[in-house]
Amino acid sequence: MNEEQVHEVLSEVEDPVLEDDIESLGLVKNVEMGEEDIVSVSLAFDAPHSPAETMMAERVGKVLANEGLRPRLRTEPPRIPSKLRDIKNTIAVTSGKGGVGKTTVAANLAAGLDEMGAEVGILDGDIHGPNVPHKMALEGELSALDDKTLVPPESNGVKVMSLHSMLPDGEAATLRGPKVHKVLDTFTEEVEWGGLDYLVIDMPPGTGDVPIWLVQTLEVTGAVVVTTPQQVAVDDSRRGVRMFQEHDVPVLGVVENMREFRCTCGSEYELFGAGGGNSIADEYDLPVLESLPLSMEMEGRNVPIARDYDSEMGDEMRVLGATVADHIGMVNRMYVSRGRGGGPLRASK
Ligand SMILES: Nc1ncnc2c1ncn2[C@@H]1O[C@H](COP(=O)(O)OP(=O)(O)OP(=O)(O)O)[C@@H](O)[C@H]1O
Repeated sequence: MNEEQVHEVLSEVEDPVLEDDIESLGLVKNVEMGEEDIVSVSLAFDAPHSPAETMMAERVGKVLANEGLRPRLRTEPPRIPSKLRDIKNTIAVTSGKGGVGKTTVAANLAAGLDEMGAEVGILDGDIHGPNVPHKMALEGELSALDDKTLVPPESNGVKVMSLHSMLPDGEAATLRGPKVHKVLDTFTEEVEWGGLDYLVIDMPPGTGDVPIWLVQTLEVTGAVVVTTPQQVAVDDSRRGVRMFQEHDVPVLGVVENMREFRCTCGSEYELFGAGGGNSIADEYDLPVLESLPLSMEMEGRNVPIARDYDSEMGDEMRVLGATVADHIGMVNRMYVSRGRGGGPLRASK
C-alpha cells in the first residue's frame, strides 16, 4: 500500500464533532510508509485525553490495522501561538459576577482534567482575591530556580500558581497600578510550568483592566463562562461573553452553577430560579457544558470534589473536564481546518 492509498483509507474516519472525515478536514498532516508495513501518521490533534480525539485515534489505528498495516500515530499541534512556554492549551474560566462559583469550577476543571491523565496547571488570575490555594490543598511552597524562574507548588499533581503564594495574607487586595502589572508579567514570563496539556486560568470576575490584560496577553484557547440561574448573574455574564468575542477568543460554553439545592434528604429546590444558563447559551448559540446543583457536599472543601469517586457532584465535575477537553479539541481542529474563528462553536451531539 502506498501513501496515497493510506490517505484514502483514512478518509473513512469521521470527526464526530465537525461532521466530516479527517482527510477532508485537513487533520491528517503526514503519512509515511516504513519497513515491515509500519505506517507513521501524524494527526492535527492537540487536546490530550479528550474523549473525542482518543476515539478518533483508536479508529485510525483500527482502519489501518484492518489493511494489514502497523500504525504509529503522532499528534502535530495546530500551533495556535502561545505566549506561555510549553503550554498546549489555555482555558479561561470567567464569570460576570463574584460568588457564582467561578473558582470552584476552575479548581474542579483542573482536577478533572488531571484525573483524566492530562498534565495540568492552574493560574490564579483573580489577583485581588486569590482563592485557588484554599480550594486545592497545596503540597509544598512556591520555590525559585533562579531570580527569573519560579516553580509553582502542586496539588495532587496540578501545578498551582497564585499570588497568594507570593504575598503575605491580605496584601493582594491592596495591589494597585504598576505593581499589578509587575505581578501579571511574573505570571506570564517567569513561571516554569514544565510542559502542560492544559493551563486553567481562574479569571478575575468582571470585564475590568486585569481580565482584559489577561485575555490580550495570554493566547487563550477557549473560555468557559460560569453563571448562576439568576437574571443578575446572567446579565453580567453577557458582558464576559462579549469581552472574549471582542478579543477573538472562542467561548466554549456556559457552566450553570447552583441550579437547584440538592439536600442530603434527596429533595431538590430551585432557590435561584431556573433557566439562566440556557438563556445565555441560546442567546449566543453556545452549549451548556454542565449544569451543577447547589450541593451541601461543597461546604468547606479544600480538595476539589472532582477527586471524589463516591460523589455524584464529583462525577459531574469529571464529566465537565472531559466535555471541556472535547471542546478545546474542537476549537483546535476547527483552527486547522477552517482557520481561527471559522464557524460556530457548537458541537453536534
Ligand atoms: N455548586 C455549589 N454548591 C455549593 N456551594 C458552592 C457551589 N459552587 C460554589 N460553592 C461555594 O460558593 C462559594 C463561592 O464560590 P467561589 O469562591 O468558587 O466563587 P467565585 O465566583 O470564584 O467567587 P469570587 O469572585 O468571590 O472569587 C464558596 O464557598 C464555594 O464553596
